[in-house]
Amino acid sequence: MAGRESELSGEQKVVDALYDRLDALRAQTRERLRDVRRDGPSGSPQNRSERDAFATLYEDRVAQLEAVEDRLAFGRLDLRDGDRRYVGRIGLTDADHSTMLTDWRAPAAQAFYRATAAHPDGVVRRRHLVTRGRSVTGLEDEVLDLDAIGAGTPGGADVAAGLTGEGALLAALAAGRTGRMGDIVATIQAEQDAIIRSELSGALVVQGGPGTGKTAVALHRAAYLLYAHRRLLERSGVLLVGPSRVFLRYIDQVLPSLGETGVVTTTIAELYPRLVATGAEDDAVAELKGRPALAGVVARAVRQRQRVPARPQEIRVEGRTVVVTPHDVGESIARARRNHRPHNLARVTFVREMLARLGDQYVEQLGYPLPPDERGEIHEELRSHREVRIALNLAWMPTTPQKLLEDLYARPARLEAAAPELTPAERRLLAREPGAPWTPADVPLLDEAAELLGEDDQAARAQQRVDAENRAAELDYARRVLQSSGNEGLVSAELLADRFASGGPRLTTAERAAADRTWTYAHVVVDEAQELSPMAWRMLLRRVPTRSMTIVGDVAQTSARGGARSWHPTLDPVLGSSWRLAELTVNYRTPAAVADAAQRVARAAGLPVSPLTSARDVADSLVVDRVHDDPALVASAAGHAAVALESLAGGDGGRVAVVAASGRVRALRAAVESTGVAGALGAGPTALDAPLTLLTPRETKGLEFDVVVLVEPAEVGAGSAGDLYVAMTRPTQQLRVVHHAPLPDGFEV
Ligand SMILES: Nc1ncnc2c1ncn2[C@@H]1O[C@H](COP(=O)(O)OP(=O)(O)OP(=O)(O)O)[C@@H](O)[C@H]1O
Repeated sequence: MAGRESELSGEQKVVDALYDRLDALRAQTRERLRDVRRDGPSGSPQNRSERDAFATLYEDRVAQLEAVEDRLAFGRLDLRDGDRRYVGRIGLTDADHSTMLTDWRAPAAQAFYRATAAHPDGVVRRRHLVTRGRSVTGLEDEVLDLDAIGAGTPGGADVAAGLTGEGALLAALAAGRTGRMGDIVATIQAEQDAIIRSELSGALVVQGGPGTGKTAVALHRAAYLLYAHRRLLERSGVLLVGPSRVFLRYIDQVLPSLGETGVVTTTIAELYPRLVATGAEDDAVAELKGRPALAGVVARAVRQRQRVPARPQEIRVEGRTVVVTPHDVGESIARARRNHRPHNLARVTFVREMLARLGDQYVEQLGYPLPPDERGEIHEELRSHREVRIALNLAWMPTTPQKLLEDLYARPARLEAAAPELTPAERRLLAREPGAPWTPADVPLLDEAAELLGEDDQAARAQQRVDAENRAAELDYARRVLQSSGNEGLVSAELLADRFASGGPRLTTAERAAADRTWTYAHVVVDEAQELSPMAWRMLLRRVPTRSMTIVGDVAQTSARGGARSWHPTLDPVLGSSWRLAELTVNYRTPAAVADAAQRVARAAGLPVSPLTSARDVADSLVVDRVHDDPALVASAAGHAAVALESLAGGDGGRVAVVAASGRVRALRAAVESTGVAGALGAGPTALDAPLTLLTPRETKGLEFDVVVLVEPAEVGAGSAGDLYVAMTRPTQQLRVVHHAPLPDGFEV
């Protein structure tokens, strides 16, 4: 024991020194920030933008240093060569530039996650530091090389089979949930680490059963990639796509706790800038809109806005007659199409061509040759002539994505012409009044249309040319500023140049990216990727031409009718053979008894269930309560929620979810509100902050709770077997099942 005490106090000294250094850096950065701000808004514009850039730089650094307070250091590696290396949230060096703490993402920290007794990688001992606040409260050692360390070394312990830092891991898994996901940086397991550090290029697909850490791994990978490839990723940014706003809020603390704040997070429904897709529709309609054939339908709808008239049209212009002929229109359309530009932009070519032809007719009637510089005036005359304008518009109608889609849904004849491959019944499914709210499944179709229609980007392109010329000068200047101010390494010259360049309120890369439909990201992370329709994949891939992606999901948990049941048929058409698969197999969330029951039910329903081994079991984790009739279900579920809340309140708190098919939610809410736990019930986007939440199975996707009360599983499973699998695998401590109908096949052994 004395040995352990002295080990603890030795580690406390190290940790104290690390926090002292952190405090000193914070004070230093704040002071620099104060100095910059004190200078006030004077000086030349150049000086001002330089000062703003440094202010932002210091603000970001202060925020990063604040974010790493909790568990600043969590590991130690004792190396064969006698070196000792501390691993933590960020890298720290002392005043002499010697390393005090190694960033968990640095190559020097990799052994902390990967070394095993079979492959010690130069490590003789791995130590997990357990801290509370700034105090070291425990140590856990794994001796990887007994020969090197010598028998009888204090603190020596067995290497846990398979799991790294088992004590620290199990403590993390058993902790009460807060409604927000935490980082796993202290206990990343070897199979997860291999995925986190996998190379940047290409698409990496991570398939794994529920609770295998896919979301955690995807977020840590984003942080790792930003660290390892900062120059490349910082400028174009990283996009993270999740299934819902509630989910994005659930995970939104993980990246900041890893020192990263610049990732753009969104859902497919929000990926089209300035459009809010809040409409709801049947699964069947959403599935239809997600089919790959819809790309062809949109393309045809666009082409049908380019129309050759059936008859010639005579138009009187300034006492002369010009004729808009089918032949001229046909040739002008063909010519405009040849330059392969989007519809609204190619229209410029079409109009120019038609004006030239109509101009020729006009000049011929003059009876004398016209000097070339006067031709322009005639073209202008024709262009501004009302009837000519109408005729040209009818032949090549400029339009917006919204208008195109609205017309397609509202006009059966248009839809039939554009979508002959759909059956009349399918086309009827798409019918909708103009002005109806957009739905999430409309978003990829609008994006498809925007791509084919294009915006009038002449002004934007002129601006781009000017920007490109200024850019080289700015970069050069930023490099020199960084060198002379000793800030090299804190920020890239590219980023600083961006900040110098942007006048007015500064937009971050994330903000600029989120506002621009044509923005392309350096890396895209997709969570719950099994839900994406083929059309959603097309939209997403437009955002990442390099195909550098992390795609995580579980094809057994698919809810969407048009979602993936297997990765090959989903990804091969959009990614070809350029993707690689990694699998996660250990379930860190759900107690073994619950996970086993969920897997049996999923298999009985024919779902493509991945192999899953549970990291732990919990006593009494599965409670089944059969009620005597259907109306008793809601009252009983409310009672179970109350019991669960009470038992969690006796411990270190936690979260309870009541999960039921959507038809029961209203009655359940009333039942809960009539009990003593009504005050615990949350609602809306911040529902997870409250101790108790009421959700449909689909809404629980990606989330987790200490206790889940599941109402009538057979009913949930009849809606979607994937939804039932999701709902059953949400609890970290206990699943309470309340049912009247027979339990689904496979539930009982
Ligand atoms: N190495 C780890 N150390 C500590 N906790 C972990 C580890 N890996 C995963 N977890 C925890 O396990 C739980 C499940 O992780 P996560 O939500 O990432 O799984 P998932 O595979 O995305 O699940 P699902 O597919 O069911 O949504 C989380 O609480 C996560 O923090």
